[in-house]
Amino acid sequence: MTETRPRSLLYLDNVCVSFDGFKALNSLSLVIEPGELRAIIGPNGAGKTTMMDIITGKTRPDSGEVFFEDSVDLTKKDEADIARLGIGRKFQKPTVFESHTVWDNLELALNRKRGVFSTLFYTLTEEDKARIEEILATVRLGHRSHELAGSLSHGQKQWLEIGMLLAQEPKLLLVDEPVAGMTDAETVETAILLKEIAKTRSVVVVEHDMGFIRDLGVKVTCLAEGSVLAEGSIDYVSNDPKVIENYLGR
Ligand SMILES: Nc1ncnc2c1ncn2[C@@H]1O[C@H](COP(=O)(O)OP(=O)(O)OP(=O)(O)O)[C@@H](O)[C@H]1O
Repeated sequence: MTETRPRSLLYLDNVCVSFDGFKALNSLSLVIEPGELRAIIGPNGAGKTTMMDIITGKTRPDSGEVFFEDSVDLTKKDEADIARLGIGRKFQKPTVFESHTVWDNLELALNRKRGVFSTLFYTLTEEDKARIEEILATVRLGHRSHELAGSLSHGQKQWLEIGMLLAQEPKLLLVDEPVAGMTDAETVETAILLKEIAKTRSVVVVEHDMGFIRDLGVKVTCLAEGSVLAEGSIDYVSNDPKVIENYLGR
């Protein structure tokens, strides 16, 4: 660790990635504090997904630093290592096991931590059951726990998948466009839910829905052309002429 690097959960400095000469990330720098909930906005092609891919080890940067918990160099780890370190990622489309119950989806996710062999012979402890109940309450699915995941609404499937990630106890949760396709009520509830989750871990959420971003009430980073255009409160960022020109005014 260098003397100059601040204490952080996630630290990106001067990250560059090019695809066939096109700079998807262009000197991107970003710091996420332990326990922080951060919203990321920006136009299509700004580099938001590529940033998530760099953090999770799916894409390697051409240059720049990516550190987790100050000292772990994520550019030297593969995707499985990074997941084990405690970085969970929720993709835009929900991927729950539709023909299993909500409870079983969470049980499978809890067991995934234990590996295949122990999963085969594992029976849930009282502690595991309490953890599943706790997650069910967090993701607003306590009343649906014995129903098939396939019978849930789109929004509830998104919540279930967030619950499945929580079962793995991530220190950092990356969430890509969670409210796309949700009803207005589900969108409002998702902001509350993510704020609750961020009490016990850091969350980075990418979204285009500005009403939802406003509801979150947290620090916002606007990306454009692969780097940070503006960062601060939603009022600060949404009044920035560069953000209006590149994103909000489009
Ligand atoms: N594997 C790849 N090969 C070639 N180009 C890529 C690849 N991945 C991303 N890009 C390009 O890099 C740029 C940044 O894409 P990225 O998906 O990170 O943007 P984004 O901010 O997530 O956009 P959106 O809001 O549309 O999801 C885009 O122009 C995209 O076409």
